[in-house]
Amino acid sequence: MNTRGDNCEPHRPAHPRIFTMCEAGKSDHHSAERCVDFPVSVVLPAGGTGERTGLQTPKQFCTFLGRPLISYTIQAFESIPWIQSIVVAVAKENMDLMTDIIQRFKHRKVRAVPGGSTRHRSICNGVLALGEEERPAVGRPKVVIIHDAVRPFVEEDFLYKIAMAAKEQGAAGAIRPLVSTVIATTSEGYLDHSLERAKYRASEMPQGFTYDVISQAYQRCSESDFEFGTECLHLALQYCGTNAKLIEGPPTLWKVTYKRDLAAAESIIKETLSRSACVITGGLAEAVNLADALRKAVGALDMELDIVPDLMGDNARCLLKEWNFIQVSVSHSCLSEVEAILVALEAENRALLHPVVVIWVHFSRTDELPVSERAPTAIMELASTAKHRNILIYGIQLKQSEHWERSASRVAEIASALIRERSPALVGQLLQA
Ligand SMILES: Nc1ccn([C@@H]2O[C@H](COP(=O)(O)OP(=O)(O)OP(=O)(O)O)[C@@H](O)[C@H]2O)c(=O)n1
Ligand SMILES: O=P(O)(O)OC[C@@H](O)[C@@H](O)[C@@H](O)CO
Repeated sequence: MNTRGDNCEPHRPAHPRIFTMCEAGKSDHHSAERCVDFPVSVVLPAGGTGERTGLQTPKQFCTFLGRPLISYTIQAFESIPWIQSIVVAVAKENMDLMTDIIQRFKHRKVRAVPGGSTRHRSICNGVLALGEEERPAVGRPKVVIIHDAVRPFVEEDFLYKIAMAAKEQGAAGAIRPLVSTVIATTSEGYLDHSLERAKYRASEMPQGFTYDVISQAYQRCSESDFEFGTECLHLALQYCGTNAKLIEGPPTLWKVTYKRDLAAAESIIKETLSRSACVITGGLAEAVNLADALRKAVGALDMELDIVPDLMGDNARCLLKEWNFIQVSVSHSCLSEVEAILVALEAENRALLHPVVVIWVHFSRTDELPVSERAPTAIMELASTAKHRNILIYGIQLKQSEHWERSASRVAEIASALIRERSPALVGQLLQA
């Protein structure tokens, strides 16, 4: 029996309660196409310092669009109905920060526990916390998914495969093809031999284990495992005789490790938020024509437009699925329609997890004056207050001309750039198409 490091206390008896989600009155634990009839919990090791990024802030707490990386990972798991609970293991000095993040972004099903001086010790603390679960609604899991907190792009389909394989085999893990060949070096720094790359795979996350296997593996493993090990699948094999099922995962499973990975992660998040937009026309003919022309133009920019006259009735669905809104106002320069969008977005608390973009396109007929002199000030004032609520307002002014398609194309280019970048620097600006 080893002496576990860093708060990894001896194993305690689990809750006797048996819990099968599908028998629990067909609750929301059924995803549309699958049923998981056993409790699944998650351990997110997040106790590292991220030295390889070269940054002072541990990478799991680096922010993207105003939100820490770990919040994106938590959200990916908490949005899955068949996951009953999430434990995040963080360094003691980050416990308050983690608690604030959970509260600020209204994360559910998740609690923070102290991590350890190594990844295995952090994971072990998380697994033990699952065994000591006191919340009445949460029983001891049948399956524990372990996933690095710095791998935010995890998909339900693959997690389902890992969870089901772990339940059947006792352990399962994600693998990916090797990009580089693995070589062994001599103590003098020369090539000793190289491995035949086709025979090897990179071990990634998520991994899944039955609670019994992973808790037993940590009870039996050595201090050297705790101190130097990096592979939970190895512990399951060595200490429980459980040979993990290996499942090739999607390329999105990569781990944020270096500074460049932070830039890559932010780019992926922005791209995900920029795939579509809702255009509100008010039903006016010129606005509808502009919207139709915009749809063609943004289509070429790989963005879809949903065109609606307003956000009432069935159209209110846009408030729950869109991150980008384009309000087309013809002639009048007042921002009342934009203000109405803000009220609707706030009623849905839509900007809690991601900044929402609202673009006011002011379209003036040829025989009219451009927007009133007050408009630039008005949009800046409105944008300044909205920004504090994570809503980014931008303006585009368009004067009707005979080159209709060209004007629409120009608006599309500007709107697409504003949506993709979500730049705080341009908030409140009235740009000229
Ligand atoms: N004592 C530790 C060390 C690492 N981790 C977590 O394990 C995951 C994968 O580890 P890694 O990418 O190595 O993170 P760091 O150890 O923080 O990175 P570095 O090695 O560059 O310091 C990360 O979510 C990290 O926070 C942990 O929970 N406890
Ligand atoms: O080794 P690091 O601490 O950088 O990251 C942990 C990885 O080793 C781990 O996530 C996978 O290899 C699967 O075990």
